[in-house]
Amino acid sequence: MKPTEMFAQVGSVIASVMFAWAMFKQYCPYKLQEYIDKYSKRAFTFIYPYIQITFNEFTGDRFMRSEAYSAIENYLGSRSSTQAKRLKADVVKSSQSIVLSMDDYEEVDDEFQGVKLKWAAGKHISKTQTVSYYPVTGREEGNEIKVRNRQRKLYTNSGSYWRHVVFQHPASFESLAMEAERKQEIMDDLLVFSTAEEFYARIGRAWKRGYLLFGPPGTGKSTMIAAMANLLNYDIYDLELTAVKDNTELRKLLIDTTSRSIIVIEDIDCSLDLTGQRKKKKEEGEGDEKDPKPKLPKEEAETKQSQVTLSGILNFVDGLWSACKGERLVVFTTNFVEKLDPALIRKGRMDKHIELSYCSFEAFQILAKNYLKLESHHLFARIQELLGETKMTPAEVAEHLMPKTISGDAMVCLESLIGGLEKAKEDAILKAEEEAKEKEKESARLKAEEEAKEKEKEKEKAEEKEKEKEKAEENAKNQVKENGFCENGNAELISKEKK
Ligand SMILES: Nc1ncnc2c1ncn2[C@@H]1O[C@H](COP(=O)(O)OP(=O)(O)OP(=O)(O)O)[C@@H](O)[C@H]1O
Ligand SMILES: [Mg+2]
Repeated sequence: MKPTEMFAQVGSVIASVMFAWAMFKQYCPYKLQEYIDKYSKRAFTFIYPYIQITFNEFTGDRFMRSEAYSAIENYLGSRSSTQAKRLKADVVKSSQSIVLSMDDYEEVDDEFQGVKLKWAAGKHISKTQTVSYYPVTGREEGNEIKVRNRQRKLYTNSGSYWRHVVFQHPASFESLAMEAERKQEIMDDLLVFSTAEEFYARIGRAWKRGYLLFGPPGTGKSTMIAAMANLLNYDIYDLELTAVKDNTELRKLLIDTTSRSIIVIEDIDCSLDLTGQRKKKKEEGEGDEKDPKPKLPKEEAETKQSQVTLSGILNFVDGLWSACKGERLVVFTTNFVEKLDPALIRKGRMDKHIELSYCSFEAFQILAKNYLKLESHHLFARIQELLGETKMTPAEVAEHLMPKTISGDAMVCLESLIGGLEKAKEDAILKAEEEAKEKEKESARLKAEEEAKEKEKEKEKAEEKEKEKEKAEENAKNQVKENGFCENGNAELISKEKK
């Protein structure tokens, strides 16, 4: 047979097989197809000596990126770069390092406890990328590499989903202006927590810890959260409660958070009227007479805002954690700790309460070192004195220490700070005087009001007395008149009888 004839025959055989297969697919009952598929795969395993496990890159109904997939990807990073011919590159950590991973359809050899294995990357028909590989290994190692290399993320909620950007805040505990002892205590607490998986498992508690950061605006609450994330290499989930529709959505969002993360609710006192909700309910029962406006029905009023309730938040802090594997920190911040419901911040929910306050001299020294590279200066003594006499937030102090000239003269900054502190001191004195005056005025006004009321009362009393007197006189007159009439009448009768 000539080669051309042979090719023609082979071609027609292939075409017939394909036609038969297409007809089979079209008309063969679905159940039968399933059986054929199943048994052909089983038959294949007799001649195919490997075990195959597939890890999908995206899992679940919400297409979250699989943690296992990224752990494997990180684990394979170094092996891929030496064995695979085609690699994918990702730039991390502010463009300082490149993470390499193998491209689709590449294979990498590996060995685990004497067992030979192959890692292969491929694309699934459903268009989701998969990594398939034989015996599993190095998950923990992969996680560790991931922690070292990975880009950390800052998540924010929009609807019931999280969106993220790369988290690159430069804050660190070293640069945080705070008393060294307190700073060390917080760092120790965080580090102990992050390595205490076994301890939490042993005592039967979910591996989580709550922090409450409170203090005036500009004292470093948000900065401290960034420093915490940088210290522990955690992601941040910045939860905007006002954008969460209800408790169900809140639950969904929290279940979607990954381990090694800090869940932050900033300004919890303003986020929702969490503190007022219990009181409000009570008032609703009693009926508010003072409010002249007609009340909206409860549901209607709540749909105007978020329906997340205090109990929803409490459940999230307590209950759901046990269902989520991995360590999590939850951090609340507030400017007004006294406004919060005690139930929200009791120990066990918020384990550690950290007050961030006005700038102390020790905190200033850290700022001076960071901003001006100054350990000491003859103006420090004056600054220390002024900081003892007046209140200024670290944010304001930092603003004075920002370079004022191109040469970055430290003296100019320190003088600016001294000027600012002196002004703050004067303002505080003036404010105190004004407040004292206002207080005096108020008490004088109250006294005058009291006196006027007293006078009014006395006047009313006097008028009442006058009225009573008049009434008594009237009564007396009437009495006299009646008596006189009778006497006259009798006299008339007597005179008639005589006649
Ligand atoms: N303790 C601090 N150490 C170093 N820098 C600080 C400190 N406090 C404030 N700053 C500086 O002031 C700026 C504002 O601070 P930050 O946003 O952390 O304050 P905050 O307490 O979160 O305020 P708010 O209550 O308004 O949210 C920061 O960018 C930082 O540069
Ligand atoms: Mg803040």
